[in-house]
Amino acid sequence: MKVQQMLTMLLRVMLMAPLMFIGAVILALTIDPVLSMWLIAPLPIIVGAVFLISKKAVPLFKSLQQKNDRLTLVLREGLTGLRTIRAFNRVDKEQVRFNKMNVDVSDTAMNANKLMVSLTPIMMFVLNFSLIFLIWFGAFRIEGGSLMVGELMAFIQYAMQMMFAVTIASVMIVAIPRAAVSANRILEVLDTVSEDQGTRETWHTDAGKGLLEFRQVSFRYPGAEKPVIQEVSFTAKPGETTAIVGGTGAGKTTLIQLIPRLFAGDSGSILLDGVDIRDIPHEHVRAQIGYVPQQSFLFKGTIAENIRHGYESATDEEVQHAASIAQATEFVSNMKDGFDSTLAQQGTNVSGGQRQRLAIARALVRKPGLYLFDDSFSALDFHTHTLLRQALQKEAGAATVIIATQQVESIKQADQIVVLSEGAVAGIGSHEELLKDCTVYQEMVAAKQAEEVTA
Ligand SMILES: Nc1ncnc2c1ncn2[C@@H]1O[C@H](COP(=O)(O)OP(=O)(O)OP(=O)(O)O)[C@@H](O)[C@H]1O
Repeated sequence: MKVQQMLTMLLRVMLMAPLMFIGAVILALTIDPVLSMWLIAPLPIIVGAVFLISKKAVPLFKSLQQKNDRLTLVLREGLTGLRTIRAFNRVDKEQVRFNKMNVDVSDTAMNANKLMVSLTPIMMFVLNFSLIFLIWFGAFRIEGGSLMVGELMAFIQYAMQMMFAVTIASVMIVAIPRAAVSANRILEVLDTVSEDQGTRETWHTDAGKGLLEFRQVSFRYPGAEKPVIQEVSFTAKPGETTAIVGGTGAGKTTLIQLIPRLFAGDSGSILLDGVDIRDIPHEHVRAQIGYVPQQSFLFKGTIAENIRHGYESATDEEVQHAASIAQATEFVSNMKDGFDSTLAQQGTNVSGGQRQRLAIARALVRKPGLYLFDDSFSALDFHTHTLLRQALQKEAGAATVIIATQQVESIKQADQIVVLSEGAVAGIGSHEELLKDCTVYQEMVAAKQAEEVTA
């Protein structure tokens, strides 16, 4: 917003102001060079005043912009975390925090604006004084016959134009740093989404079986000390289920997100049907993937619309079929308008498990070659989970299925299990193989059994 305002101003007045200033000076000099001195003489005073005041005001305006940003952040946190704040009885504390931020912003704004408004009386004072002198000396020259009344009037107009240009300059001096702070924020966002577009050269459209291969892939979040994915290699084959297991923070989500190129790996390569995904336009990579993220996100709209986010041209039958595999049919048909029932923003009018099932249906309706489930069954009860996994196995058919989870017991049947520990592969194999020779896996299974005994 600030950047946009600045650019509009820049194009409209910033170009016009210096031109008007130079034009006014040249025209004044051609009419009467001596009298022009009364126009030019007060300029250093005004420029000096603008310089001194803006030297103090610019840092204030910069910090005002940053404080405004922080205020928005606190406000957003307050709104999105409303229930948590209420549940933990932190309403008063959050109110105090918000008020403090507000007072801070208004104090800074007052100080900065006080400085800027002090500029106007200074400029008006100097301008009016130079006008008095202009008229005074002009009158003598008119009397002497070397200047005409019309020329003096033109002089006064030029003086006005010059002052206008200087005023614009002082406004710009404040607007630029404010816009610079906002522009930096935009650049930060643009920089973090640093995905390359794919070279398109080695990619061919008849690929698409879903064979996925990780070769020595490493990834570090920008600014993080150590990589969260370290030299990971494995192959997930079509028609098979590959499970990625690991404890909290092992890097499962990060690894999954590298596949649709939500992040770009630092080294190594990820190959889809033998082609490096960096060489495939990312929209084509994503077109082959049905991704169910850890946090199921639903949009405001009907249930059918939400499922169709996966594949816009899906027929009603396809939407219903996807919902039935995701074990969503029963609760959807219990809703007043069935598939046409409206979901609130972020799906707040359905339960966590129902949200998860709709997110799964959205991925299924794509009929992708590669399914990515990131902890996507966590909110489902045992019975629903079992039914869903059975239906899914049939539905996925020849596709590649990758399931990331902490729940070892839910992926025992997987064709292949990749055990992640602190971002590195601790073992690969079937449940039985890993039980024999992977200590991390043995510990995970033992911890789960201990949990069941105490439960
Ligand atoms: N956006 C991010 N920026 C910086 N570090 C991150 C970011 N997201 C995750 N991490 C770090 O990366 C590591 C791996 O996180 P990740 O979410 O991939 O783990 P996970 O195995 O999926 O964990 P969980 O099962 O708890 O979801 C963690 O140590 C986490 O702190």
